[in-house]
Amino acid sequence: MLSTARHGLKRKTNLLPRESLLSRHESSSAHFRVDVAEFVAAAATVDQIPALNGRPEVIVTGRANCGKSTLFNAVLGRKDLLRTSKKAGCTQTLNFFRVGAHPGSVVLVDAPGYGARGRQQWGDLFNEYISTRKQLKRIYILFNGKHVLNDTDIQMLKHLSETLLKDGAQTYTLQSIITKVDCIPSDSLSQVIPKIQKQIWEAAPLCLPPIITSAAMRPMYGIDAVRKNIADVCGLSLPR
Ligand SMILES: Nc1nc2c(ncn2[C@@H]2O[C@H](COP(=O)(O)OP(=O)(O)OP(=O)(O)O)[C@@H](O)[C@H]2O)c(=O)[nH]1
Ligand SMILES: [Mg+2]
Repeated sequence: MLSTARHGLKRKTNLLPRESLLSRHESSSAHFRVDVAEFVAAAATVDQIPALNGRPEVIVTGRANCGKSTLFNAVLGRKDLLRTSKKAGCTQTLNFFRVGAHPGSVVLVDAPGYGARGRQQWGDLFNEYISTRKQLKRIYILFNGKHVLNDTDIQMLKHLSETLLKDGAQTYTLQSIITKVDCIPSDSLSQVIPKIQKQIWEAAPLCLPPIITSAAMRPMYGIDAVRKNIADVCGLSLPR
């Protein structure tokens, strides 16, 4: 897996001139075609982060087990392109998935979770990635709808807000997502959702208001909205 990350780095030096010369207009008229998606690289350390030709990227974060990898599988209409597990701590590296035919239109980046099952080096890697990645368009911060936000969530929101505002030169925005809404009893939805929204707003006023999702409901709930959100922030349209 890690050698694939090195190949990703190599690819930059082999960049075709046309790819490097794609104008903003050309890329903004492209489609977000989720039917073609593949794993490209995993990075356990900063030097393993692949260059990937500067295609727009989005990354997920959230407490371990909140449904990050499942959400990206759902966005891509796949069951197991990304590894998921009932046990927290499943994703342990930054995993890069190219979407669209080569060279791809967007890269989805799955990330390890934070909190009790997180590790310091995962946090360091994530922080380094978000503070240096020029093509990063949006960070999706996920909250499991079964629980209100805890101190770690609040700290993370504050930390991301500060990073966002640090020097006014960030390329990305911050979007919240509430997952697993199928697990909230229907008679308490009207209290739970506004409570989480309020917590997000208080900790990070610039965080975009939550998209509400369930990957377990049939049909899935809110996944189209996430797909459209990714397409919009990456300047792509969805194929009809
Ligand atoms: N009921 C329900 N379960 C979900 C939903 N989304 C994910 N899950 C389940 O939650 C568990 C964790 O999902 P993952 O996608 O592996 O979570 P993660 O955030 O990537 O976890 P880590 O990689 O360990 O940080 C799995 O058993 C999923 O099937 C959802 O919307 N509803
Ligand atoms: Mg995961």
